[in-house]
Amino acid sequence: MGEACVADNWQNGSPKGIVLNSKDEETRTTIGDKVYVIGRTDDGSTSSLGVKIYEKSTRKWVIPTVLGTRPATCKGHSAVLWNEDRIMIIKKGSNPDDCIWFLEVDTKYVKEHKGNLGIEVVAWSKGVRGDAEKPVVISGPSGVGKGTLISMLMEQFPSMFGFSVSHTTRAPRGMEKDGVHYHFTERSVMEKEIRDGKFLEFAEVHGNLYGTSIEAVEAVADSGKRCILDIDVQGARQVRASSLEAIFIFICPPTPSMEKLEERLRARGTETKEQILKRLQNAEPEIEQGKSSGTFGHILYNDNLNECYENLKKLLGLDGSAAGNHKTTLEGIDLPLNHSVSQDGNKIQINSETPELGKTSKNLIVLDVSKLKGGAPWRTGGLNVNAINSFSDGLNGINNLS
Ligand SMILES: Nc1nc2c(ncn2[C@@H]2O[C@H](COP(=O)(O)OP(=O)(O)O)[C@@H](O)[C@H]2O)c(=O)[nH]1
Ligand SMILES: Nc1ncnc2c1ncn2[C@@H]1O[C@H](COP(=O)(O)OP(=O)(O)O)[C@@H](O)[C@H]1O
Repeated sequence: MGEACVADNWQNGSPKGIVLNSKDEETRTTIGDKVYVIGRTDDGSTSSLGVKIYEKSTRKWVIPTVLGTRPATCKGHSAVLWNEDRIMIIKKGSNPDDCIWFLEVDTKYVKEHKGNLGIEVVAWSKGVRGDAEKPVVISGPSGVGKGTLISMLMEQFPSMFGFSVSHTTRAPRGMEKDGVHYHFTERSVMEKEIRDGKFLEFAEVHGNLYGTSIEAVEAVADSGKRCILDIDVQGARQVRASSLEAIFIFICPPTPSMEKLEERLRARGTETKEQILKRLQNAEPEIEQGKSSGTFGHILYNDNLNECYENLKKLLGLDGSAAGNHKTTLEGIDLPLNHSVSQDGNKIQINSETPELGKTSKNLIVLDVSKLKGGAPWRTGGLNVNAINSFSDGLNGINNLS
């Protein structure tokens, strides 16, 4: 991780210094030729922070494609440039789980999307304390038992796991609900959304288009749960190549396998004969790729369902008795409503004062950003927070450290 430097105060001509804005104002952060202006959108109609870019050499404004969920507007914010590739936003008067955000402007994830789209791209990622649990990617041929295993996991640990609801152009099965099992969609609509950079990955599978939207993954992260993705091998490879750090598990049929898969698919009774045939034809190359591509860190054989489920739990560290009480380690950061921000290397200092029993309580929160992890399209974890309180009687300065 490189050195952090503070946002340029463009407005006042000061070369360095953090801009703390009052309501409706903007921060302006210069990186090379570009000035990133973050604040209310020009039309004032949206409830989220907007981004526009001023190119100094061409003297032109560019409105970038913005990936990810945007932070809601707030009573002002500070901007701190970090590692020359992202801008940390510290919001005033926000909830603990909504006060730190990162606008990625030149990270690997953003560069990938810039390459695909050929346009200016930025991406939002919410900042959290601690480490975000790694999402779990599960792949395997049709009928192998992915859906069954995922349902068992979600049933036993409802508060821990959240399912990433994919988009697909295939028709819903009898019991499937739109928005729960899949977002069932038109091909033309999904293709446009893919072009607009709304998907983390997508692939043509068994003659239909499937994909994971960034919003689907973020919805799970927002609920504080660990994300499970049921996607094919091509999709898993794309996720592996992205910045999303995940656990990749390939579920294999028992050997000899094809008969078992056919049996299971027939017994499931959700596909026509032709559809079953297509799935079985695709199964062999899929198993081959799953086992050999190096994408998957773990391979589980689903012969006996309960045994396979136990192995899956073991792999996810859920076989201990404390598993049911497991909580995600993600936490928000409780910042005072009004504060000022300064920076000392890897440490961002947030200062505030509150009157208390005739004295003034001075609060200093130190955010250590030296161990940031993850990033868009997932959370930015690894924020370390230390709070120091002191009291002043107004004459002697700080006199009581706690
Ligand atoms: N790449 C990708 N594959 C997906 C996604 N959602 C589902 N799939 C895969 O598409 C394939 C077909 O899924 P589905 O139609 O539900 O049939 P099933 O596998 O027979 O239950 C499976 O391999 C899924 O893992 C997605 O968002 N992206
Ligand atoms: N180990 C197993 N032994 C026998 N049947 C199984 C096993 N695992 C899953 N099944 C059954 O096989 C069918 C296909 O499983 P499913 O979870 O829908 O597969 P996938 O999601 O991988 O397509 C379902 O009817 C399920 O109940």
